[in-house]
Amino acid sequence: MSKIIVRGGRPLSGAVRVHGAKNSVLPILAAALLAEEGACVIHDVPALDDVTNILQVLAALGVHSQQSDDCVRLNADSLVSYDAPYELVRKMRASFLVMGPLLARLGKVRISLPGGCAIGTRPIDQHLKGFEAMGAEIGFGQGSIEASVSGKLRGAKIYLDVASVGATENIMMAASTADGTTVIENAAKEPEIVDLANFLNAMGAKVRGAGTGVIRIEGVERLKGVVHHVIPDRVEAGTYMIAAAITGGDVYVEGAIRDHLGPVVAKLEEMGAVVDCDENGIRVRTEKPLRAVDVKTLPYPGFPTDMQAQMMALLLRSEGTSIVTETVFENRFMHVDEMIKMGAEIKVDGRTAIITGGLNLSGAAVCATDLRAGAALICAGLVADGVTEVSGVHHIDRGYMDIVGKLRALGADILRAPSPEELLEEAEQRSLQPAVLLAGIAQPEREEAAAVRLLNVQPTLA
Ligand SMILES: CC(=O)N[C@H]1[C@@H](OP(=O)(O)OP(=O)(O)OC[C@H]2O[C@@H](n3ccc(=O)[nH]c3=O)[C@H](O)[C@@H]2O)O[C@H](CO)[C@@H](O)[C@@H]1O
Ligand SMILES: C=C(OP(=O)(O)O)C(=O)O
Repeated sequence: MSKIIVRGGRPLSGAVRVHGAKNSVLPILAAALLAEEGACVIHDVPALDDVTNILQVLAALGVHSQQSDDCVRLNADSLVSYDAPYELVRKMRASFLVMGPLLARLGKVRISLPGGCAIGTRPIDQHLKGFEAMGAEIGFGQGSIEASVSGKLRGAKIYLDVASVGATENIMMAASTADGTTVIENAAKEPEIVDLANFLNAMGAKVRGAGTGVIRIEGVERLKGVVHHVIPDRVEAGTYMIAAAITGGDVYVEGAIRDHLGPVVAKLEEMGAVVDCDENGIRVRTEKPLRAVDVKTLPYPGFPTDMQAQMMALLLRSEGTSIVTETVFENRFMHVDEMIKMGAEIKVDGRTAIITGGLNLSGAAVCATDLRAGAALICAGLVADGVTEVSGVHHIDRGYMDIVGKLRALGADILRAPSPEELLEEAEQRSLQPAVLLAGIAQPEREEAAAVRLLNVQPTLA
């Protein structure tokens, strides 16, 4: 597996552009299944492993897609299957978002149960409760769910026990073409829900109240393909804001939307960072050491759980003791043990972590246990003494497009060392001996050296 190698100590400066939001584009691509006529053209689609994965799920269902740069064109005129293949769905929880559209479109769906993952058990009971209220019959067998409805789904009043992002999205999509009106109470309010509602409405749906706790969806006969631009990724933006603050740098995050990042901006300001927002982005810089603050994750508009690990990295370097409370997922402190390997002092008690700030971190070999843990370890590595090697990079590839290139452009000493397998594959494609490839490709000296160290091979000059 490849690794990200970072040598700490350089303040970041310059501008970085954020890509389209992973958590918007995934439900939006799933919603394209609802277009009975005309193509959906989605712009600002980031090149992420999760996107590739959901496109493969859609392809298995009969959706034709064409990708060029950050634009995807999808045609869902004639679906060929109601069966979302296990080997694709198991790779990514968000592929469960095809359930609502398939039920609405075909009246039938088979999909494997998305398992838990590193951050928690992540049940789907609220999704299923919604579909059942709308008339679906749901059965389980051999790790799969089969659901069907005779005739069309029917509008219903659905109260969510937890304001689940995925359940809100899945039900919204299912309800778009149901008979009658669906009301979702205690709906999630995330900006990505609003983006999905805007997409559905452009397709012809009648979704009102997205962004509030009550969403009303009046079912329409059919939806058509449209052009849509995905909103910028607030978690990617927040990650670069933290990277700027942790290195004592000065970074302009282009595309960051202040309204989507309220709690992150507020916490950075409370810590003493200078945050300037304008209509095109957010600039973060520090003029003095940062203060410790307490952070509690909550559904939107509270502090996002997807920023908790990165914020913890920043708190490690801030003066004083901080308390971080994770209320959204029951097991989202997997990064703590890795941070301790870097010299951090963190005590975890249930859903609370107590962080002793202001200590020096030292580079270490650490593992990204999940996507945001990976981003947090890179942030910590940017200020650690010496070299930090982050493995588990496939998690990071799910949600950050070219994080190494972007941080490097801001002045970080960071590189991605290919895995032996990647190197062999590349060598094979280019008919080269791996060692020759290592020596010959136009990479900065240190990248080559790191790869050599990682692979434990000595290049021979071509
Ligand atoms: C692709 C995507 O958009 N992922 C985001 C989405 O995940 P996802 O949509 O999976 O997260 P949810 O909002 O559904 O989960 C929030 C909480 O509700 C619980 N729950 C959820 C559904 C359910 O049926 N029953 C239930 O108990 C979960 O276990 C969790 O504790 O929102 C999370 C919370 O902001 C983010 O961390 C993820 O990045
Ligand atoms: C938890 C996350 O994503 P997902 O729901 O796709 O696992 C995340 O983006 O941090």
